Amino acid sequence: MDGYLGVIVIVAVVALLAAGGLFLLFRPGRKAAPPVKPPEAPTLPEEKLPPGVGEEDEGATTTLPPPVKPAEPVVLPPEIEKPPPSAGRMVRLRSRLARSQSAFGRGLLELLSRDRLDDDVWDEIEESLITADVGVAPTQAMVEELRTKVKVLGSRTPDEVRKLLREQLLAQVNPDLDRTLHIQKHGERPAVVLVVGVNGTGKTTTTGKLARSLVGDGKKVVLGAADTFRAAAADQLQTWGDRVGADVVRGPEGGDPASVAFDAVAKGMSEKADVVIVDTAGRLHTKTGLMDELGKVKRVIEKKATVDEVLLVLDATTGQNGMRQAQVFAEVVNITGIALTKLDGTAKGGIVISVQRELGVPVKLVGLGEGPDDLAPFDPEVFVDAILGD
Ligand SMILES: Nc1nc2c(ncn2[C@@H]2O[C@H](COP(=O)(O)OP(=O)(O)OP(=O)(O)O)[C@@H](O)[C@H]2O)c(=O)[nH]1
Repeated sequence: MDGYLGVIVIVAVVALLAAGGLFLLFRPGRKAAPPVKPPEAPTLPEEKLPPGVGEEDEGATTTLPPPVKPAEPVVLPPEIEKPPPSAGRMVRLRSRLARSQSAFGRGLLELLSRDRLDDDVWDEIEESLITADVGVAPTQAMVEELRTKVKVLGSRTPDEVRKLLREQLLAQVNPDLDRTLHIQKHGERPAVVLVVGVNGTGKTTTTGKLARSLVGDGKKVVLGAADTFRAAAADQLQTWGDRVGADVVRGPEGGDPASVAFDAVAKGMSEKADVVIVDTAGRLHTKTGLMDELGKVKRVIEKKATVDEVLLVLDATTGQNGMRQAQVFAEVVNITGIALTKLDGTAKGGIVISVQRELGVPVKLVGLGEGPDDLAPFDPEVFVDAILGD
């Protein structure tokens, strides 16, 4: 009996303990088990810092390295170029002329070398000269002279024909014309060159090239961007000026060209420049408009200086159209010289002869390419020899 009682007591004790355990386990408000602690990151061996950095001395604050300032971009002044002098440029550029003009010369030499020069051949010679833009009157004069000389010669060697043609072409180009640019200073006062012509003829480019060539000849140049109708023209001129260290005076877009011209001359005087070159706007809107504009520019310059050279820029590739434009300018302003551009891009080199004859003004400069130094003082003999392709 006692054995049974003992078993009953043990079972009762076990049941009580189990009930207590269950209560403890499920009692209300029991907190969830704490999250599992992530494993600690492995510690790296301590980095050795330079002395003084990161050390915490008593009473001292942490010294951080000064922030590194990004380096300022270095703006170098534009490099000033040293252009070559203008002398001998036409000889250097002769191959360009020969390339564009020699077909015309070769054609003439071939025709004049024929055994029999009948009327048909003379007509062909005449046509060839007209096609090269020599102009009607100079063509007739040349053909007449050639006919007489050929008759005197009788049979002709190739050298004789060449000599004959050279003489005739040279006579028409007229080597005796004074082609010097009027760019001499007047005491302290700079010379003033006014550049006129229709936009698109290469006027601004020619102004820039001329400035370059004068700098190459040792002159101090100031440029006036009086073509205020075309903002790009002033920018273009600025670039030309910057390259050779010539000051460029410009005004607001659409501003008064005469005022820019005046300021340019004033700058030229204060800077003791040798030459001031003023690029004008050549809007052929109406003849009176053009006359007013260029007349005012000239008058205003003359309050301070004299206009020594008025250069008309003419595009050789525009033929008779270009000639008509030239005539309008000649009626409006007293042109003293012609800058004939793009002569490398046309076989119509005869325009040298016709434009001089029509306007009574010498070709002083020729453009023979797009490069910055492709503007040359005009040399009649080099020109004729390039045509004849010697
Ligand atoms: N092949 C050749 N190109 C030339 C010559 N002169 C100027 N040019 C080029 O002709 C292009 C057109 O020039 P234009 O349209 O007349 O421009 P621009 O020189 O600003 O003239 P404007 O309009 O009068 O200010 C440019 O790329 C020039 O470099 C030249 O003698 N030969």
